[in-house]
Amino acid sequence: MKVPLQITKQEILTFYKLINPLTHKGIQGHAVIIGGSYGKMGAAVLASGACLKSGCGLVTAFIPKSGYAILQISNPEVMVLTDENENFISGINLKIQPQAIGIGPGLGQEKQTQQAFLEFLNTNKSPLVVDADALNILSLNKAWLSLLPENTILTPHPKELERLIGKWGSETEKFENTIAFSEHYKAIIVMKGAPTFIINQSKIYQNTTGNAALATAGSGDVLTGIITSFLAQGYSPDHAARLGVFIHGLTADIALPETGYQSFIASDIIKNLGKAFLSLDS
Ligand SMILES: NC(=O)C1=CN([C@@H]2O[C@H](COP(=O)(O)OP(=O)(O)OC[C@H]3O[C@@H](n4cnc5c(N)ncnc54)[C@H](OP(=O)(O)O)[C@@H]3O)[C@@H](O)[C@H]2O)[C@@H](O)CC1
Ligand SMILES: Nc1ncnc2c1ncn2[C@@H]1O[C@H](COP(=O)(O)OP(=O)(O)O)[C@@H](O)[C@H]1O
Ligand SMILES: [Mg+2]
Repeated sequence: MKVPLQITKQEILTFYKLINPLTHKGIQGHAVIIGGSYGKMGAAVLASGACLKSGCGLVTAFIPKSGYAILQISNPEVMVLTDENENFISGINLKIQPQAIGIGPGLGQEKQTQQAFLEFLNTNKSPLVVDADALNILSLNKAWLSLLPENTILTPHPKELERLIGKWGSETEKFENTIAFSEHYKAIIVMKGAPTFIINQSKIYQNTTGNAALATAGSGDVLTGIITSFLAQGYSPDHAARLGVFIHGLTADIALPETGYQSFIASDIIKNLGKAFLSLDS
């Protein structure tokens, strides 16, 4: 197996863009987060909040109706569109074509949600990040994988990866099978773990930031928001994935002396995004 390229600060700085003083929210990118279901609206709150705090200009959350007040109160800066259904997504009608879409956090796997996801895949034209239950729905309907646009970013944790590509007998086999999957679907796979690797066909990257504080509910939902934000800001999918995992892990490294491992929660990633960006600017 090829030696992975280490994702370091030095490497990130070769493509990280400083914000133009003359920018405005209309050119900083509009991202949409599609997710949430009854009892898991928090995933959409976390992903959409992280998305906005990673620099894009506008964020819209598309969620089931019962999440409306939750989202508007939790993240007043995030605009909201709601599904007709109260408790889960049953039909995705965005009426806008954003620069990037992140789908999956808290989505659930209801039959109607699966059908809605299929219709979305048949009509979507925006660059895509697919996570969590959207990955699980693809694992249940593997023929739909061919509907993913080229360079879609998938962000599975190990169990989600196993559901997608099947069981592996060794780490080497896991990488070989993920590389084959990436090449077949021309998809970028963020293999979340300790550490996280990114497979972009023949290219393999290894993240150098993050720690066990990230082993907490919602930290992957936050990563989806971060990567979707960078896509919406015009980073290539390869750069958006690399910058996303780097910044995501960096927040945990920055927060650790304050929070320790146990009391770090996914919201702390969002709280420390500012310090993470500033550490790149210095
Ligand atoms: N606040 C909210 O709204 C939240 C909403 N959330 C939403 O919930 C939905 C389900 O997502 P999920 O990841 O929680 O469940 P699932 O896909 O079943 O995987 C978990 C199972 O996989 C296994 N496993 C093995 N290794 C693993 C590893 N390294 N990292 C992780 N798992 C590993 C292990 O099972 P075991 O190996 O023990 O059988 C483990 O029990 C999804 O839409 C998500 O967005 C959550 O984000 C939480 C906060
Ligand atoms: N021990 C660890 N060290 C470093 N990063 C970790 C560790 N455990 C989990 N993570 C990171 O935390 C995130 C967990 O994602 P995920 O399981 O999807 O969380 P959730 O679905 O609850 O939001 C991933 O980015 C993963 O790389
Ligand atoms: Mg997850």
